Amino acid sequence: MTAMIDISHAEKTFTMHLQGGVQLPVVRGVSFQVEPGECVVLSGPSGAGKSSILKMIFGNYRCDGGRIGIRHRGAMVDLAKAEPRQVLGVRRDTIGYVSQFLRAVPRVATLDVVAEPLIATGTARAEARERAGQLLRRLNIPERLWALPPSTFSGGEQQRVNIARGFISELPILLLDEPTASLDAANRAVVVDLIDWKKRAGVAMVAIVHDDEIRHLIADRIVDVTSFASAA
Ligand SMILES: Nc1ncnc2c1ncn2[C@@H]1O[C@H](COP(=O)(O)OP(=O)(O)OP(=O)(O)O)[C@@H](O)[C@H]1O
Repeated sequence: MTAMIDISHAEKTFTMHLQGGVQLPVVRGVSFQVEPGECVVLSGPSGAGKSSILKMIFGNYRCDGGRIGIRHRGAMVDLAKAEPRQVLGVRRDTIGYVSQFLRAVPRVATLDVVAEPLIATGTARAEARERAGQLLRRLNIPERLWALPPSTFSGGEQQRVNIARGFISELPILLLDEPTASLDAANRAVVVDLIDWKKRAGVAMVAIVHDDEIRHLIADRIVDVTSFASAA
């Protein structure tokens, strides 16, 4: 079996401690696989559990049952049972998460914000900055902004910096949470190209995209989360 992600019968229930321990079942029976070079898009109405599933795959939300198999350094690791230290190792070497919002350190130049994940994994600073510049140019961030921290950028500019930071890594799995949400048509097309480039590099991706057109452009397969809804 070659799957990079192999989820079977995963489930999640939130316990609302401030509401007297009320149980809020969100998803159950979540089962799907993602092969290298494949982009699976999660679909379903608001509240169906798409973000929760993405967070379970990233190890942010702990599952209450089932298995989240992740191919990590050549072996399958079950993130549903992994120790926190193992989860951190999987994030460092295997899974990248591109969220909608940039959480940048204040006063760090945009070019360094984007180059940082490569430097952290051993790429020389000059080469990492060169590649960061290539991505920023591709995403239409003007060069005059590269030396500035992205905290004052517009929402769409910050999202593009975040995309550059997520896509610069060479991790074999990428989770994309609304990567085109605040982008104009030209930049949405760039993101579609970047996803295509990652597919050709063999990266396995799971994405949430509300835009129907983008969804059909990037999805190799659509997984309807409604069928996993606990209330179903
Ligand atoms: N940390 C949490 N604590 C309590 N409930 C939560 C938590 N995270 C999510 N939920 C609940 O789980 C359900 C699914 O939420 P989730 O964000 O996964 O849905 P979604 O399909 O991604 O929705 P949207 O498309 O609106 O982002 C919602 O009812 C939400 O309130």
